[in-house]
Amino acid sequence: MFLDISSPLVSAIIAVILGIYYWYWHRDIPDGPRGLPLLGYAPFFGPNPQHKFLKFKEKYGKIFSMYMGTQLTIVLNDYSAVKEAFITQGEIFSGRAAGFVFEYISRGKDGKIHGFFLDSGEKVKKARRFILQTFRDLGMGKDRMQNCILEEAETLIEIFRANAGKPFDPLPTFNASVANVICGMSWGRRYSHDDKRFQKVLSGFKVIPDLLSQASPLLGFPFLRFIPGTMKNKWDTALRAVRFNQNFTREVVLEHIQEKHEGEPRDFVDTFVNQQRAEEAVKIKTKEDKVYEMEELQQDLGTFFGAGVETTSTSLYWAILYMAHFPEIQKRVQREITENTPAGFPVKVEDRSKLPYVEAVIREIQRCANVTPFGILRCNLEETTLFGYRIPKKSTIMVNYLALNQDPTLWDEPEKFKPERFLNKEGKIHEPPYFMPFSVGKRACIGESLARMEIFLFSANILKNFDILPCPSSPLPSLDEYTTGISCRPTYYKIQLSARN
Ligand code: HEM
Repeated sequence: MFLDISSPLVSAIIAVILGIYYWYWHRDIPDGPRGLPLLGYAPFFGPNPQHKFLKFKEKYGKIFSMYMGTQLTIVLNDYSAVKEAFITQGEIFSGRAAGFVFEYISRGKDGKIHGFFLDSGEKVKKARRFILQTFRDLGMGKDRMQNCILEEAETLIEIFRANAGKPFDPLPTFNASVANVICGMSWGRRYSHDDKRFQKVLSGFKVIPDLLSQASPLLGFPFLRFIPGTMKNKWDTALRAVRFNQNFTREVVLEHIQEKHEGEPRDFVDTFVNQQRAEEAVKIKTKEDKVYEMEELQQDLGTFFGAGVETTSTSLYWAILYMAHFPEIQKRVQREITENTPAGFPVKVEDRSKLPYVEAVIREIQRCANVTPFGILRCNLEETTLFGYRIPKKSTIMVNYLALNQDPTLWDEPEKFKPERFLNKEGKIHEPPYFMPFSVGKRACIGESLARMEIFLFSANILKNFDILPCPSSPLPSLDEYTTGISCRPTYYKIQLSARN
């Protein structure tokens, strides 16, 4: 006998069962804005959802829930919430919410997901230990990495000098310089900014971030990539760029390995290959624990590019815009550099302790620009509670960093640009724990030291050599104008550079 679902009684029973299931699934989870069935709240995000989320703090408190498509998402909307989740319950919240796009581009030719980025547990711990140790050995904060960045800074300054006195957009130069630092660290090579293949790799960074945006409709609705229109065009273009960049990395890594370098590792690939050989020699690989495989290396290098280029070059792009907007602060930065570093030589890492104001200005730019507005999505590996609310296993976890960076209970006049807030009474750098542009906990940014070093060396050397002026023919965009993708990027602008003696 079949149930007749058109009968009112059967429909009512189904509705009650679904209702009970819905209630049971949602019991005790944080409250939040209602969205649409299947679409969730995503259609209401608007262009800069971080502001909307910040307003929700008044209504829902330090955490709220919403659906992005059909995925339950918990938004941490306050410092204490991030601290509780990422530090106190660090292990539980150490998963990565993969999302359709990241998963798609992380699949190798064998159809499996590779690299540590989307994984969790022992494999991630092992990979992160190896990467952090290798970065340290390669000289994060020491000579080798510094030389690589300073070589790049020299090229950047030549390009800036050639463009002095005319309208100039520094973003393409930042992208090339920052990408070159990652190439140098990864396989020991830098490229001319005009190199055709390198240019093509960089052009990918114009289209890929859009696709990876935490607010991309593709996260909830992967089928949109098949429907002719804007989304399909964006998807096709970005995917072509991803594949080109993956092939480029594959080729250069293979070339590098074929050199069969013996002795001290020169870069990340050398260290990785040595480790791979060592593990093969003692046969300690297990099926679940494959960290030192070629597919893993490819994917990890792709992650360094994906996570390290857009973020760092956007931070530099903001830095120049802030300096053009605040000429008095720019002058004070230049005065500090001139008085404390030898004329005719580049600013170096060793000068950092003599340049606290420069360091404070960089931090204030990071706070105000809020470059990674939602970090990178995480998930909780098991069910848990946060402030008495139930957080079901594998909920997507998003941080609204605007809520930390603009919290008036943490910062005095948070809406103002005041670099001194990062200096203590003795004039030394003071960084409060709620300032976390690189996030915190078990999945915090792995490239933090490298990024800090790059931002310091590039911006201090630019300001040592140039005055940054608004461009008479093209007005500066306001600091409140930006687009939110995976990062917050200012509206494109041009400045005018004037060489200093
Ligand atoms: C100003 C520049 C940068 C900013 C603001 C930034 C910020 C972040 C943030 C917020 C996260 C998410 C962490 C979390 O889930 O809690 C992250 C992750 C990550 N970042 Fe950065 N980052 C920067 C530069 C770099 C650079 C230069 C690299 C180069 C290696 C890098 C590599 C990574 C990687 C690999 C991850 C993922 C770590 C994991 O999944 O365990 N980042 N970054």
